[in-house]
Amino acid sequence: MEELLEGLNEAQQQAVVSTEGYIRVIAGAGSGKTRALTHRYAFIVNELGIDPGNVLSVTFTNKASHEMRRRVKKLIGGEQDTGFITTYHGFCVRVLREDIHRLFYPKNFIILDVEDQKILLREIFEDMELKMNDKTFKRILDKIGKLKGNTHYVQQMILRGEMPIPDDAGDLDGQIIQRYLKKQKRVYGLDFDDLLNFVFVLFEQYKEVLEKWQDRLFYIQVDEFQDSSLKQFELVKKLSRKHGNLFVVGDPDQTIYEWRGADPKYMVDFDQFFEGTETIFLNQNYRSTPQILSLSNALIKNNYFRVDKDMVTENPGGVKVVHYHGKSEIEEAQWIVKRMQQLVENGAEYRDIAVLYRANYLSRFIEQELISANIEYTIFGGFKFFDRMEIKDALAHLRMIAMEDDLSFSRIINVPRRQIGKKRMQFLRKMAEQDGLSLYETLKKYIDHDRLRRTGARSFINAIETLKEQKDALMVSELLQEAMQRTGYEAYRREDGDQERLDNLTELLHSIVQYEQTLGEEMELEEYLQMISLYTDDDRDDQLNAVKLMTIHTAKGLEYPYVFIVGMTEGVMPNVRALRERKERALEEERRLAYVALTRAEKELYVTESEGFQNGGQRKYPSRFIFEVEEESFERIGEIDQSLIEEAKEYIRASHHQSKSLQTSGYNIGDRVSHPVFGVGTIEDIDEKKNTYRVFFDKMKTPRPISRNFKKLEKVEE
Ligand SMILES: Nc1ncnc2c1ncn2[C@@H]1O[C@H](COP(=O)(O)OP(=O)(O)OP(=O)(O)O)[C@@H](O)[C@H]1O
Repeated sequence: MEELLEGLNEAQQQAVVSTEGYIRVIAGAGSGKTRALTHRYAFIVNELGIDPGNVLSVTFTNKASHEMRRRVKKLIGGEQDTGFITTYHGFCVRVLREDIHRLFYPKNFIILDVEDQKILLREIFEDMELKMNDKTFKRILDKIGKLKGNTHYVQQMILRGEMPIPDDAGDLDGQIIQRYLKKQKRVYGLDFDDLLNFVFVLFEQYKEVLEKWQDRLFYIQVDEFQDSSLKQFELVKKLSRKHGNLFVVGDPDQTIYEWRGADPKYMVDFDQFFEGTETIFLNQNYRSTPQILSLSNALIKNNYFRVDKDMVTENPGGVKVVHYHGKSEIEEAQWIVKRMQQLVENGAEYRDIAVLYRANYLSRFIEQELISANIEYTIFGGFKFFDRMEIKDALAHLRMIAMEDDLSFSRIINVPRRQIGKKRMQFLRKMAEQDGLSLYETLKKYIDHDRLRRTGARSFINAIETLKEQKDALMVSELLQEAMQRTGYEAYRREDGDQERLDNLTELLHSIVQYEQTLGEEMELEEYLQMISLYTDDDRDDQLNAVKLMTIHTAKGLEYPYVFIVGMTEGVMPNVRALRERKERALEEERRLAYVALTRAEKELYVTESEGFQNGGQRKYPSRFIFEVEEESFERIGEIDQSLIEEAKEYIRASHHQSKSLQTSGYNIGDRVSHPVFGVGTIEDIDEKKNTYRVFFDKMKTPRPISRNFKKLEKVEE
């Protein structure tokens, strides 16, 4: 017990021992919430004697859950199953694995990522003989995303047997979408939206399944709760209903996913959802110097929609935060790299330095300078390890062994070459459709057919069949090695001679071994595959002594001794497109994003920008966020003309007026509103382009578009 409370302040200790009831921890940046959460988890297991299988701990990313598992293991010992330290999606996979058969899906359903979705779409476009391009794909995927905003469509997918396409599928897009769902069903594939939706449907239709999980999960804790969406909130609300132990931690000032459906209101109004909520504040910052912290506090104070909470720190004083202004982008990059070299000369390591930016493209000018200075760097998040060709190939082999699904089959059947090109694939697809079999089954059935006899099909089948027999006896990591050898994939990659691809394969193997070790229980192949499909981030260890480059979104939750926030230009940050689309709300979210960036720094913080022109030809000005804090908070480096400052301020004032005059009421879909003439109704949709709400008024037959600027539309609380 002592051990668990050691090194924690009073408020953290209170959080650790508060295990019963509904508890909300509002924790500022760098206040040690991860530490508190980890210790609380260990407290429940070690001091209350609760099995980890009865504790759900939800994190925002896979990376975070990995890290938490690692830390928890240190406190509770290595042998315990920590599979319930996971993301929302990871949890849904666990639920579905147990009971998805009730919805006529097999337990080894596959998880589709964006690339898989595109493959399915491409096939549909080919079948329908339609022209395809990235734009149409994106449009359709967006529409599919919208359709999956609620769970209605699930009913159609879970009918027993093949999914029927209704006659009134609608316009062309509608037909494509129906075919898409059908194909999805055929491969038993679920995308990220489906995971949550299927769980909801399962819980609704089978109360005993919901009850089972409610029974099982005595304690639920959620990290980064400020970025939970309505569905995610509903999920933990449902799950915690029986035992009533829900513990959430978050910082409303760090909500940066509103554009994707996150809503800080579940955090802010938590006490209204759950009577008797206890609130704990963590406001001591352990991360940053007083200079960094007071600048961050000063910036976020400009937000209107927030609960005021100043962070304090007892850390010793450091140096002032630097604002660097360059005459050009090149100058900006050169100055940054030079400063990095100075830091290193004075004892810092390159791995202690991070460069943060608002958008991916901004890494380029820094990269160029780092390359010419011969400084090693890595890009976090931007480049996705699990999206690389060889990694996808390798995983497709495993998926093939476990599920024999068509997607994996198509991916690897001809890699290495087995003389099964387009024509033979078409033949296989046709026969598969006709016989109602999977592609692999079809291949086996027609292996002696003239068209397949002289191909490498037989050796492929032999390899897969042997691997299937070995599946249960081998660990996943061993099975992967076997698969790479038996199918000839590894030899093929060796011949290809691309060392980086080989290194990546080794790295994959390494990550599986690690996964096997941290999970602490035997892992089934199917389970591994489902978990790994959820990985969208580069999740590898940080062993290189390299500077780290990443977007601010990726930097969430991380900390570095020296931080450079680059490209702090008006229009980039705040982002002009976001402002155009979502006005004042977006401005506040952009400011929170800046706040997240500033609060990543421990010792020294640099905010940089430069003159020149933006893509659209617009002149570059320093970001308004730089002017929003007191002049004395910064040490200014680089000459900046007074006239440029005046011009910038004028520009910001003008755009501010514009956004103010367009300021909208900011209601959300699902809100109930009242109108002086039409009465009360529900907002069904928002048309960003036309700047209108589509409101379905209770007493009318069809919805009405109402301007978002219409002042007399008022929200009603029911
Ligand atoms: N009681 C404590 N005493 C000393 N150091 C602490 C204490 N609690 C946390 N820390 C340290 O403070 C830093 C910030 O902690 P942590 O990463 O848990 O913060 P956080 O609240 O999750 O931050 P953010 O929301 O900004 O990502 C870490 O380096 C952590 O080790």
